[in-house]
Amino acid sequence: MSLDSPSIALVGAGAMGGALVRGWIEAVRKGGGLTLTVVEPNFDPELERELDAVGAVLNPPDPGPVDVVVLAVKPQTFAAAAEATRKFVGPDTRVLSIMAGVTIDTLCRELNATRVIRSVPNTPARIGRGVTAYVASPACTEEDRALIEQLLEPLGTVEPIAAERLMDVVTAVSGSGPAYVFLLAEVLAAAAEQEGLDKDTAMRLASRTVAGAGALMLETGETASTLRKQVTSPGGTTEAALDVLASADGLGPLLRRAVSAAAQRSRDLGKR
Ligand SMILES: NC(=O)C1=CN([C@@H]2O[C@H](COP(=O)(O)OP(=O)(O)OC[C@H]3O[C@@H](n4cnc5c(N)ncnc54)[C@H](OP(=O)(O)O)[C@@H]3O)[C@@H](O)[C@H]2O)C=CC1
Ligand SMILES: O=C(O)[C@@H]1CCC=N1
Repeated sequence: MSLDSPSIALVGAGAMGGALVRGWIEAVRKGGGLTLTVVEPNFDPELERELDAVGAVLNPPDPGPVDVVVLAVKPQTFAAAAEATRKFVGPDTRVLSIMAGVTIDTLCRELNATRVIRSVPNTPARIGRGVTAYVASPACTEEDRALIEQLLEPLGTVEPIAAERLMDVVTAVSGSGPAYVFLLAEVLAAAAEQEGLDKDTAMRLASRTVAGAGALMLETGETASTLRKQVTSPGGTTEAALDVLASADGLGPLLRRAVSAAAQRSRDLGKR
């Protein structure tokens, strides 16, 4: 998808803000344009070069109110960043936040905005394989939603969420989720080492297994449950392992506690 030449002010261009810019660059390559103001102490010079190469306008003088303000600083930094952000917000500006926990009410109040979208991307966005969930304030129009989806689609799939109260669990599942999967690869490798494999082979086998299983799920469209059953021969090795993982104190209760802790943290971040 191309970009309909929006003017954007991006506040914070670290890991996720940088992924957004990379996605917009790819979109502009397909057509349209982009006028981008970046507020970020260490903006990646490679991104500057790529923006220039696709003909995007970077940091125009006196950008004034823009079509979309994107907030991609840490939630703890938002109070400090809000001050410098207000000058980009006018009556027609949409505010798109990717900050964990920060509520639509807070964004409206701090930025004097009404058309606000709160979203949760995840790091596979870096390769266009992420999932971004979002919820829009009541003042947002269908056109606002379409514009925001256009800005999020280069990151991967986009999921509208029915109610803002669900954004904390969304953050705990898809926002933080990649870290749980990477931890799975790490602990699987550590277990393999304990059973006698050398460190490098253990890590290669574990990470290729996690990556291959994820790709299989994505590319076949089959459910996790179906794919799991295909691995599990009756009376075989997988069943022996799954008996441990699915036990009363196994992976299920552990992940429930983990997701609950992350969702609570998201709610707490929203109270700052
Ligand atoms: N990483 C993830 O997996 C996900 C992150 N998020 C949310 O995305 C947001 C960004 O996270 P992430 O990209 O990982 O964080 P990063 O720390 O990588 O990026 C934040 C960037 O903002 C810069 N910054 C700090 N203060 C200001 C300021 N006052 N004005 C402008 N820029 C500033 C930081 O610079 P410096 O480093 O020099 O301080 C940094 O480059 C967070 O709110 C997080 O909750 C949401 C979903 C997933
Ligand atoms: O850990 C965090 O707070 C952010 C939000 C989701 C993923 N990373």
